Amino acid sequence: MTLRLAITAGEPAGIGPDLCVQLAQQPQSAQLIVIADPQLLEERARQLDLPLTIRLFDTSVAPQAADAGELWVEPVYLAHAAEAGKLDSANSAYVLETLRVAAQGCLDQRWAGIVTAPVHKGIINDAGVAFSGHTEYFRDYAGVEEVVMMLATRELRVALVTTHLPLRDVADAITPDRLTRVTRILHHDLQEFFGLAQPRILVAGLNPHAGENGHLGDEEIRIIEPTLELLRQEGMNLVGPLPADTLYTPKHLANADATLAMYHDQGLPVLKYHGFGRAANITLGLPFIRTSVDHGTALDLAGTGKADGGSLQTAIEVAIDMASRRRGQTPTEPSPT
Ligand SMILES: NC(=O)c1ccc[n+]([C@@H]2O[C@H](COP(=O)([O-])OP(=O)(O)OC[C@H]3O[C@@H](n4cnc5c(N)ncnc54)[C@H](O)[C@@H]3O)[C@@H](O)[C@H]2O)c1
Ligand SMILES: N[C@H](C(=O)O)[C@H](O)COP(=O)(O)O
Repeated sequence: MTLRLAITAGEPAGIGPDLCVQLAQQPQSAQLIVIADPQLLEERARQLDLPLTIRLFDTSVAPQAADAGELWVEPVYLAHAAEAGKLDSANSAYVLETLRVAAQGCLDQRWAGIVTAPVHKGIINDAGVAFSGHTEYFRDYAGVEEVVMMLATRELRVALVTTHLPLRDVADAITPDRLTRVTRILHHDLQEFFGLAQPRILVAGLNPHAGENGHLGDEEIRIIEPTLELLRQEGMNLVGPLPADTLYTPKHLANADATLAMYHDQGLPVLKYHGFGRAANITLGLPFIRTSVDHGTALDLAGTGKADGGSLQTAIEVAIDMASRRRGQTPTEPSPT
């Protein structure tokens, strides 16, 4: 049966709507339902000079992929007409509503997963809503205690112990409890969704040179090493804590299935240097499948036709693979991640 996935179009002034219109230009193997304002998509298509026919989503019709030039749309309406490149906090409620509709549709089993185009965290906060990212939003909406952000290409997987928080707060957030929860989710989901029976995970230290035997910070000795030791007793194959600067070298990565970085900018610059534009962002630990692009709203490119849709396509392929595995099918093509 054709798989059904929701795609949220993200910040209306950003490149999300452009990427959805570009996506519609090729036939897709799944039924992709874009959650967005149909008029926004039509206007962006005109701006990009691309053909677009909107088909309103109807749950009573069996899942069917759209033809080239068509998009299935579940409408959510903007407060103000959006202008490419110009943020408007009046539209933040619209952006959040697209995420809510997507998440609720998963919980109601209207679709098998969500793929998100980028939102602008700053403008949502400017509208008076505390919002640190999709990852935390979906965690809270689903009512789970912990989720894990993992960005991945075909060659490299980078998961994070902490996500969107100020650097000043990172060390305090690295606790035995959090590290335990995150590592268990990572280990479990690598098995469930990526076909890795015994994943080998490289774990970074927090401090330079993994703390230099306690002379450059003691989180490795007090927290990371003892927690990893307990998790190894559960049967996990964990290596580390390793100095983060040399963890991402071919020698260490050669036999690794994933890496676990302590914080956002310890792991993600490596991943984005290696594979920006062909990586997916995957939220592990949710009761539903959620993948995303590896980039932001790129306001400078919205409406220009210069946005690269490679990451959105990767995120869709990864969601399809994950959904296939959940249905008990092995993907026919090797997963990009
Ligand atoms: N998945 C998400 O929702 C997500 C991911 C990352 C950043 N963001 C948000 O996006 C906003 C802007 O963030 P930023 O400026 O740090 O990063 P950005 O990814 O929007 O832009 C960084 C650079 O990459 C370029 N770029 C980004 N996507 C591109 C694409 N598809 N094709 C070609 N070039 C592309 C941009 O033009 C810019 O030069 C922030 O609010 C940030 O929080 C959202
Ligand atoms: N940390 C992500 C990145 O750098 O690509 C990005 O901010 C998106 O995060 P969410 O999926 O939580 O919005």
